[in-house]
Amino acid sequence: MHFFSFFLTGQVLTQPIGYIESCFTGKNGTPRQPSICSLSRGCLRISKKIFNNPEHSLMGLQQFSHVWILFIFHKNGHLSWKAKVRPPRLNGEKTGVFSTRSPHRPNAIGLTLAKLDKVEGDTVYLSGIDMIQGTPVIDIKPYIAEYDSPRPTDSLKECLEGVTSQAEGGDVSSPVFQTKNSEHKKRSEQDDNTTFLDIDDNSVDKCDLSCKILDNVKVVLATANEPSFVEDTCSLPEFSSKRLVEEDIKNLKQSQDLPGHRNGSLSESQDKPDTCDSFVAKWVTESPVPRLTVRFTPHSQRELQQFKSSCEQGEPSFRFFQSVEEAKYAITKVLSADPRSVYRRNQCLDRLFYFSLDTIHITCWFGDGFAEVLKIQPVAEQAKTCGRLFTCRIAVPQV
Ligand SMILES: C[S@@+](CC[C@H](N)C(=O)[O-])C[C@H]1O[C@@H](n2cnc3c(N)ncnc32)[C@H](O)[C@@H]1O
Repeated sequence: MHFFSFFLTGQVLTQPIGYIESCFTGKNGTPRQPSICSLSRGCLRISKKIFNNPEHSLMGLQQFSHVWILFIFHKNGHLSWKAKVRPPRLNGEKTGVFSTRSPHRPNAIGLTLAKLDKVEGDTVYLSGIDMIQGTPVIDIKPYIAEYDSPRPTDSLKECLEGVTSQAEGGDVSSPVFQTKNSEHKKRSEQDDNTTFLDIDDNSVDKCDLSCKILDNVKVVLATANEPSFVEDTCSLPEFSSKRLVEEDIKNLKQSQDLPGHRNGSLSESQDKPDTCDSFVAKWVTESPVPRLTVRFTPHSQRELQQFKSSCEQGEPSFRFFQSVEEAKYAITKVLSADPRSVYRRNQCLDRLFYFSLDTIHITCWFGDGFAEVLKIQPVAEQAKTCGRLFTCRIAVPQV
């Protein structure tokens, strides 16, 4: 077995497991999050430097629909970061770097949730990516909703009260338990044999309790089922475990500022609710940056029609898109999210904007509330006609 990551004088050394082949050749025009364009495709071949048989490492992965990709923002140029950044969605306003997905961070690590289209041998095929060509990937993990998304449940207080009531031989048919039971069944797709202990274990899990509380709750659960077991194993003999839970509930009642979750968004000044649903900052869901209308000039439409999904008699062809319609959809999605930097948005209003997508080079401009595609060229052709500097920046995809 190889160990590529290890601690050495406080440093973690990592080795990419592979490099992304992406439909985005450069940062310009690459979506800021994978959700912007579901058709943005790429693939990742696991390196033979990591595993002698890279395909073995992908065994079982196709059983998952989505994967987390951890990668390095290798094109950030220089290692510099600031405590506060200006995310494009905040249109120039500052916020703490750790409250954003900025690529400029102390450790240039990106995290993308991509759709896993297929696994073939040593290669994973992805869609909905926001990584550029050649991005070094340091890990892949399956997306598991049960682990990776907060569970909408009752408040922490209710969970703990429910547990206490159960430990006291309380009413199993109480609304709190019924909700948890049905939620539990829905999530784990278990049958009607769900046991009393199962229900409570799940409710504890849902509430994301601290270790201390969790341990105490488990002890109470065990008390309800197997008193002698608790006597033997409880590591806190000086406390009654039930009393600990009661104290936790009392503390919770006193504390009104528990971090909780709620579906929706939250502004800085809003109080945080004590439920377990998720919430996000308001600037994410209600960004001051409007979505743009996207249009194509008749000329650019005709140019796009020249592309074919496969090489036919020297026609320009796509590498990742499967049709002109897909390409048009992706261009529209990228532009409607306004890919310009805040500086360009405010200072360079009437300037041309260029980006590459798959094998297409796109020239467009932005007006008040819209983006218009002016020209569509094959990347290779465009690179030929442009200056040397630009040619160097473009990695011509292998068709
Ligand atoms: C805002 S970041 C978000 C990335 C990831 N989803 C995350 O949350 O960590 C996405 C942007 O990073 C930039 N980017 C993508 N791959 C990069 C790379 N390899 N090096 C530097 N910047 C990159 C692109 O400009 C893209 O729009």
